[in-house]
Amino acid sequence: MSDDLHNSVLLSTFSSGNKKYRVIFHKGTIVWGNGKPPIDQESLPLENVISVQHNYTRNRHPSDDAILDPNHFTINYAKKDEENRWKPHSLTLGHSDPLQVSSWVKTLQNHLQYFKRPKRLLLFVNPFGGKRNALKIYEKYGKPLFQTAGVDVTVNVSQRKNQIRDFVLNHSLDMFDSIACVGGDGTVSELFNGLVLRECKNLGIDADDIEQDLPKPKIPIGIIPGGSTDTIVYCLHGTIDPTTAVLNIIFGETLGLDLVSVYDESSLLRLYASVLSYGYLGDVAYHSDKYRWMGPNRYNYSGFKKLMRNRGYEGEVAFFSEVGDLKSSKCYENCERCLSRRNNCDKTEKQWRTLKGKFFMISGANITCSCNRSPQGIAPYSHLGDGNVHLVLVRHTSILNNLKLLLRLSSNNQAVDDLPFVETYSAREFCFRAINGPSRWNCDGEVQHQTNIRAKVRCQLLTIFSRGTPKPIQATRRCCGCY
Ligand SMILES: Nc1ncnc2c1ncn2[C@@H]1O[C@H](COP(=O)(O)OP(=O)(O)OP(=O)(O)O)[C@@H](O)[C@H]1O
Repeated sequence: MSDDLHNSVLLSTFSSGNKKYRVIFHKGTIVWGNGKPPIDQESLPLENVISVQHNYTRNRHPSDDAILDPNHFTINYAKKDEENRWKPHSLTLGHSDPLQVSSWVKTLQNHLQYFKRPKRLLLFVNPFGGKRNALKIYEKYGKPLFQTAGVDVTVNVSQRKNQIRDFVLNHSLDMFDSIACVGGDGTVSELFNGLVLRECKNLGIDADDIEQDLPKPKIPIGIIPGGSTDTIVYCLHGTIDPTTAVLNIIFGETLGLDLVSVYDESSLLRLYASVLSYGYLGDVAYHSDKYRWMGPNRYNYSGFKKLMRNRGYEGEVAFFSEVGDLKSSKCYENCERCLSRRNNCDKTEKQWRTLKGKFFMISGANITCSCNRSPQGIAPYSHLGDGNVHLVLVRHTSILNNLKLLLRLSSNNQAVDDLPFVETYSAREFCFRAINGPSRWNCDGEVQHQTNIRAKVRCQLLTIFSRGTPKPIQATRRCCGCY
């Protein structure tokens, strides 16, 4: 908090509807209440304020210019509800003295300017993903809030696959201070793949060389969920509520998200942010794409078919593993592990290991991969920005065990990693070679046909709008009501 913000003090009594409030602004927090017992007080940190605006009197005629109301102003702000979703609210305050009103508006607006928030946003919309309603999601949840926040939004609706990637790769982005998209994981993937390749092109870096450090895109990105699973958004905000996602962009707070670059023998195939998965999930991604008309249900249909088939995939996995406790902490808001890696990703001791066998599934999870269908995700202890993936190896076993795995994946409180046929390792780099019966890879939900790959984590390569995943709400009452 700046000294200015810390030392600034305002104190006035305002009317709001038929109530009177004593309102104080001190140490970056606005507090208002009736001042009489029973004291009913609300406290609002300035970082949760969307905007502060003068009110305008209602026009008598549509052609009249709006007239500023000198006696009223509105604070637009956001509050977290019981399920960790952010909701917009507003408080209109009135005073008979216009000087009081203008002094509050000016002071609060000045302080808001200290926050680094997006002002000129380029927003891509994928009208094809999820329930094909991404444009409606923007119109309903994004547009009004961005207007309230004073963010100037340029909307670009994608016309074909990879258009978003090609656009950011080839157009000037100088007019914008931030980029966002409305879509699922495939849309986000197009966006960050384009941005990283763009930096490589600008700096003359050979992206196909695995030994090269990849450059960090300078522009921060935001994600508004509009896909089928929206895993990346879920892991960032703990919800796929679009309003929460829009507010996370407006607040402008960012964190560093690891990306993983995937190579075949000669070139970079793509970068991913959520999971690269071989075997069962690779086959499901390939098969389900033919049933896109079913919407998100295509995953249930294809998943069930592939589960019953119970194929095993033979291969060899080698990984550069971090020595340490895999389950030491979960990644929540202000995660110390991720913050400590901001400037140094290569802190810990590592060693190469190789494993061979017949697997049902091999996954390199860059984030927990939790979503509405799988609240814990495949890797509950994975971090957004610690420079590691969690390599989850599921050995080939019976259909019954596969069902147990899927039940664990959809469970609220049980994870997959203590099943006897599941092994989890932390890896900075990994490679895979199929021994026979090759499958495909599922890379952030997109099918990748090359089987033999090498993948390397790029620590906090992406700057992303998010305050981090909030901690799950603890139950305050036991089931029998005895609390
Ligand atoms: N205009 C378009 N027409 C066809 N495909 C598009 C278009 N714009 C983007 N795409 C592609 O659509 C595919 C699906 O998009 P996306 O991944 O966002 O939705 P989804 O698969 O339903 O969601 P999720 O990945 O979260 O499950 C992606 O491969 C993306 O590259």
